[in-house]
Amino acid sequence: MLGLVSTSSGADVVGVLKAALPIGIGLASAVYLTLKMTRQFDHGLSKTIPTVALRPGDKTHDAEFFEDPDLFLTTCTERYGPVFNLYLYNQFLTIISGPLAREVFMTDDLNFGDALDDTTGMHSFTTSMTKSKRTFDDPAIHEMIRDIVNPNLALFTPRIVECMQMIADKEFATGDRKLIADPQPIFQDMVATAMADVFMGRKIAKNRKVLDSFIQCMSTLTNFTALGFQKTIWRILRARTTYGLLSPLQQHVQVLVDAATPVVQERRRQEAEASEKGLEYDRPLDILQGLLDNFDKYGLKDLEDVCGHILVMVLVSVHTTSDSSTYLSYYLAAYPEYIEPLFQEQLTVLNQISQEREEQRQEKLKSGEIASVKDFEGTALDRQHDRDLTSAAVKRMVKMDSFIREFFRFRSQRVSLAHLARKDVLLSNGITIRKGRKVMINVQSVHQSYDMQGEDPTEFRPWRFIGKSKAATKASTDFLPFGMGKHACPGRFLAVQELKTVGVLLVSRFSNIEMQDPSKKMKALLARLGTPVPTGLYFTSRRV
Ligand code: HEM
Repeated sequence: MLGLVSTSSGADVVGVLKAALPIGIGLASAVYLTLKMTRQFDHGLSKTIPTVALRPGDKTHDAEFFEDPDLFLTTCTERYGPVFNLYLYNQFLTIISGPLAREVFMTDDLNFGDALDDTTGMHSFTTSMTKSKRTFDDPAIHEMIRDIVNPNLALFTPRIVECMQMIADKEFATGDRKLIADPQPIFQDMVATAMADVFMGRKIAKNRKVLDSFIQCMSTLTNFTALGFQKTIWRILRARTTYGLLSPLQQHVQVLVDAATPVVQERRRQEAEASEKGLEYDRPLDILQGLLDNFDKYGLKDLEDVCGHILVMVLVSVHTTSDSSTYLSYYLAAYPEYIEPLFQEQLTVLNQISQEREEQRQEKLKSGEIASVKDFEGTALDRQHDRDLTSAAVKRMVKMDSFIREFFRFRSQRVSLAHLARKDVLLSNGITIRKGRKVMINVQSVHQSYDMQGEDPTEFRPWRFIGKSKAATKASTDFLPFGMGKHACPGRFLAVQELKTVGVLLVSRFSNIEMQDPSKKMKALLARLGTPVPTGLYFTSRRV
């Protein structure tokens, strides 16, 4: 690595790049890299942060890291302590490990969105969708999810279940053992359909153009993020030009506006009519309505801006949740011995709930509050709904919750959750992270720590969290898939609810799921959306 570093410094990187363009892309990149690295050495690194020595012959740490990430990170931490520098993913990074990682999330001066933008140009992507030019991590978007989505989750759940069930019935329709070479599109469809319903309401969600727009936007985002953490100047320039200047996502915003306009007009008409009659308007339950009702509070400009915000939320939710849903099915395939216990738990919970509801009905009949069994029809205690997959039922499925938390813990990328320093930040161990420096979390040191995770931290043990008050949604120092602190993912409650629904549907529908090519097991377990699915899955129906 040091061999690449020239002694000159302070030159204007962009200027040099422009001059180098005619010479050729390869040379320009080399010049850029050299200058960038030099600048980092001169200005970015605190003297007290050790830089990990390169393996002889290597120019960056990538090869050594990717050969065996766990071994590499453990060795670095043992040799250099919890904070060290690496040259990884085409950039200098400060890696922060163990309990110290918490401090990264607890200050606003280290920012997740800025780091993502620095690597990918993400802000151009999301700001191109809203008139208010908001980034996905704008406080207003966080508040919309916190205040409109999360409190209504229990009410959204039956709709999520219904949408997902509908797609599963269609796509998984099989009487025997069926190979699905690439299950990703099915899970994307399941998640996109459920999200469309929650965000835009049933009527608009049924509009095929809207759903297609969601799916197309998501695949654009998948391509956009396909390079992962790899930083290249071209990637950022392309993002800034494509999304900053050309705004190709605007056509999808327009699809939403066209679909929403008549629905919003009709809602307004009904509201006015109810008001004239002195009646309370029965507000539709969806995010569209929530945003219309709080238009000024969130500083929204018009219906186009509302739809733009919805598209931003849909994008961050559908991409992440369908990725996790897809790989949840791979975990069930990799550990099929857990399918039956998860199914049995589901049956036990639904049996218990049915019994409790029956007891409540009997009490009401006994007390005379309800005259006959028939009178329960259409009420909350209607027998027809005894075995519904409600949010209360899913909450009782502690094995499913633990399985999902363990899946997140096990699957997490070993180095992740980049944050960019907006100011100098002093960590409690006396190390200063200089303004402009990018830090990443050594997630392995947290998710595979014996002290934080208990026994066999490198093993997949799905019942690890049962009885430990560690729900899959609980973002904390020992569980980082959703970040933590003030900026912890506000959509994690919705995401986990959907994931549990996917898990419940899979284990109730299939007695077995197997990998088509078992030799690809580990690759499949650590794969990410945007990378090709390494092997298909066999689904064996319970009806056989
Ligand atoms: C499996 C699914 C998901 C994963 C793994 C995930 C992960 C994350 C992570 C790691 C962060 C950064 C947290 C930090 O800075 O500390 C984040 C932020 C965010 N997520 Fe998620 N997320 C998921 C689903 C969702 C969903 C469903 C929504 C919307 C309904 C959403 C909306 C957001 C927003 C708005 C932020 C920015 C929060 C802020 O900066 O204040 N996410 N997410």
